[in-house]
Amino acid sequence: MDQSPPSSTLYPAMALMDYMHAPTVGFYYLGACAFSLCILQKARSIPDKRRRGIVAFMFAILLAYIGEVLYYFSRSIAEQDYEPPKPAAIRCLGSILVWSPLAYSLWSSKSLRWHAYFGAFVLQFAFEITTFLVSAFSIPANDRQKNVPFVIEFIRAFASLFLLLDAFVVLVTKQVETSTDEERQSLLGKPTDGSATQNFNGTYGAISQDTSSDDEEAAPKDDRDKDVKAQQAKRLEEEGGWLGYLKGFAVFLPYLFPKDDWKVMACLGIRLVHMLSERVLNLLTPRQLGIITNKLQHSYETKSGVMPWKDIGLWVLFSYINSYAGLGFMDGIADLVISNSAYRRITLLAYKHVLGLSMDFHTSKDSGEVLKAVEQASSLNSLIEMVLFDISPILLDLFTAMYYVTHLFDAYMAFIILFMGAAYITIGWYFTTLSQPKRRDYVEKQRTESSTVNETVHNWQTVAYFNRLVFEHKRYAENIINTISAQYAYYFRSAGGHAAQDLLTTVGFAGACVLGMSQIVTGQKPVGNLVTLIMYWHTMTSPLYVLSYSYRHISSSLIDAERLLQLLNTKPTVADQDGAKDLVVHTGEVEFKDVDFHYDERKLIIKGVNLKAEGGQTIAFVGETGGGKSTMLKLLYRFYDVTGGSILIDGQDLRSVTQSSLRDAIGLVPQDPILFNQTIRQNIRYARLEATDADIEDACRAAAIHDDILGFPDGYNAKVGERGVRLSGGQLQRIAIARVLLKNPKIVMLDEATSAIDSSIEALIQQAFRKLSQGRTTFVIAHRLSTIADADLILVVEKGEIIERGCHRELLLREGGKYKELWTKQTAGHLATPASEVDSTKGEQGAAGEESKLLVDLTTAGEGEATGTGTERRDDDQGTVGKRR
Ligand SMILES: Nc1ncnc2c1ncn2[C@@H]1O[C@H](COP(=O)(O)OP(=O)(O)OP(=O)(O)O)[C@@H](O)[C@H]1O
Repeated sequence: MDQSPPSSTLYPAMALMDYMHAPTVGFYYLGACAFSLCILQKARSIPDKRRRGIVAFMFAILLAYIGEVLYYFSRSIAEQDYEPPKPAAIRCLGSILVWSPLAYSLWSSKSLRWHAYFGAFVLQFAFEITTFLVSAFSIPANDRQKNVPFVIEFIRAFASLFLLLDAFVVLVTKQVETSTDEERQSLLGKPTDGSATQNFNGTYGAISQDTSSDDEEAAPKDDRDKDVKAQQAKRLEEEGGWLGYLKGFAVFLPYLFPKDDWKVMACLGIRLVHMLSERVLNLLTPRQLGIITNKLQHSYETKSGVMPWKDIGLWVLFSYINSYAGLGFMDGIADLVISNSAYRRITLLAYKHVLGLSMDFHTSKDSGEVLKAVEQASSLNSLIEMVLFDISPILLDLFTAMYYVTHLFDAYMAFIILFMGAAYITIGWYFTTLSQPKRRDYVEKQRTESSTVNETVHNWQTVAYFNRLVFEHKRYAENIINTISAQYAYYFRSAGGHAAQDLLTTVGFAGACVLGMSQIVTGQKPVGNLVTLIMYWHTMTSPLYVLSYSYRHISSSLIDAERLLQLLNTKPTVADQDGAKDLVVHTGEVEFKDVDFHYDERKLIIKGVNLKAEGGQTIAFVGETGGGKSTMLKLLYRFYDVTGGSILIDGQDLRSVTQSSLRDAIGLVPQDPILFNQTIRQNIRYARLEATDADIEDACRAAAIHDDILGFPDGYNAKVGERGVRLSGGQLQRIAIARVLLKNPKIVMLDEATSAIDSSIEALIQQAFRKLSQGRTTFVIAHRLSTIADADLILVVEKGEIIERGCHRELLLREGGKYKELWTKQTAGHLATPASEVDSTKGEQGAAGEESKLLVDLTTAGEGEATGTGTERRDDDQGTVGKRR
């Protein structure tokens, strides 16, 4: 008696339904999960009791499929001429493949996207009940109980019904609690620090464990990525899901694929053509070899001696086109052109953007983060390339392979490949998750090891002072051992994964070949089909590796892209207004009108400052540290915009002129000048790129640095070291002064410009300044009051306010005044000159001309004490080694 399920034998349409059963349920579930992930549908938790019930029904269904497969298998062994009904067998095998992970995930996950399960249960019930009813109607009533597959179908149909009812109850029951969405985490990993979860109840994008790229800095990278991940999670939440989130990256598309750049577009076309042709040729080349084999076989059998030249020619042609010597070469070049173009455009975009951002950004951001964002701007390109040219073709390949091997042999072969693919990816995912903590530990240990070396080599003197050589040696040896142990731990897990994957492919290959051979020996298929399969095998299986690890690369690239997006979304707080005009400087008159300013709105730093500097005047700011003097200069330079009032230069509000013209008009000698690691000449020329060597030397003479420079072995071509580390503090400052002299601006700002300069050198510099300030509006910040005694206006700044103003003489006459107090402090014990005498001295100086007007150096005995600031430096001006650092 034939006990095959009548549904498939009687109705060809039912055979098709059998084949479609498992793929429909499986793909529906995957699609529904992907969809709800994209729209960030909330996962929900299911009460344990109900979950157990549902899992029990799922196991019943699974067992029923396994039972049916075993039945067919045992019968085909027991009865020689029995052949199991292929559609039914495939339906059972496919369903086992689908229901096993489904049941496992339901069992192991605390919270689920129930719609995806419910839909799968509906489909399952629909298929099962149809199969069962068709069988019931087609099998005579008396035979039904003896027909094993029918009985199993009956059990499955009922289990599916109960499963559906149970699932429906869950669906309509009020949600018990919204919990963390594990599946949502799994794409990007589980949170390790809770940084992303702090702000958001969901954990979207709380990437950590699976996001690390293969670079060896995974652990520190994780730390650095924390903020970016939190931002990513926030944006995901705001955008309502992955679709919206990914749309945010669309702003980069014109940079990655610029429509106006025909070269890039042509290269993109080449890549797409290559991608499609590769898909076709991946199939045609092994197929052609199969055809040749069949023809050779025929020639051998008939002893015809005919060579299939045409087919051989085609095979060679296909192989050539598909090789790197053919389309691959062009694809490689096109890839390079696209990547380089994207790299150039996006990196420049990020670089320009960063340099255009305001000071508040640069003072608040970790520079390492910013540099990373600029450097890794190209990761966006690799992300798109990976999705477009690696992953999408693989999926296409897998579908084609399924169809083609079914055509070559039968659906069993397709099942073997599908099973192998699914198992391969699962193993890859499982072992990656397993080895990730070990990998992080290994990287962490490596980092400790190398930082130990750095630390001790840099602090060699400390090690020597305390005679800790043996101690350090032992510490380093321990670190090495720790690194090696961590490496073993990581290696065993990850190698275990590779071994399991290789075992799977080997067994899968052997199984597929045996199945193929069995059909050849029975004459069902020609030998050529097996040759095609063997040749095709590599094409089918090699992308599996890419697929099983690609999610890590994707999430890591997404983090880099997110970092870049955040950077580019940061707008400069100081920006040119629409239609801003260039600043036109006539006399250089500067006016502060009721200026207020705060860095943080909780604390006002500058409070209602009013001041007016006529063109050509010298204005000095003095006062205690932290009073707001430098801030005022920053406001004048428009590093920040005032938060109240206005600043005018020759009647033009700074906010209405372009920043570029403003910065051209102002020269600044900062407190702590920083140079590029280039030659002295290049550093000075930076102030005026078209300056001649003679101009540079003149400026250096005026800044009293020319002779020092000539004293260096390489003179003006001497390299200054990173940030000017090879120069002494005094030399550095004089070079900064030379730069401003070379720039020759209308307005000059000197922030503690002479603080690091020896008194003898200072005399020369003061002269240079006097020259510079002639006809220019000059703002000076000084703690050494002697240096600004002849300023036209001295402003005493305290807690953001101007508490005193006037010239040196007027301020000294003010009894109980702050300026007088400061002056007395600075002069105490060194020059017991009463104010009146100082005045008379000044008067004499005035009579004697300008010669030493600014040179009343009263600070010879202890700067810190004199100013009370402790900020000034007294470097040996002749030194050439970086004493400042
Ligand atoms: N970027 C910033 N963000 C927040 N606060 C800042 C910033 N820069 C300066 N401040 C604060 O503003 C106040 C004024 O600082 P500022 O540098 O203008 O003082 P100063 O009078 O020039 O001091 P010094 O004489 O020591 O250079 C200080 O309290 C300082 O802490």
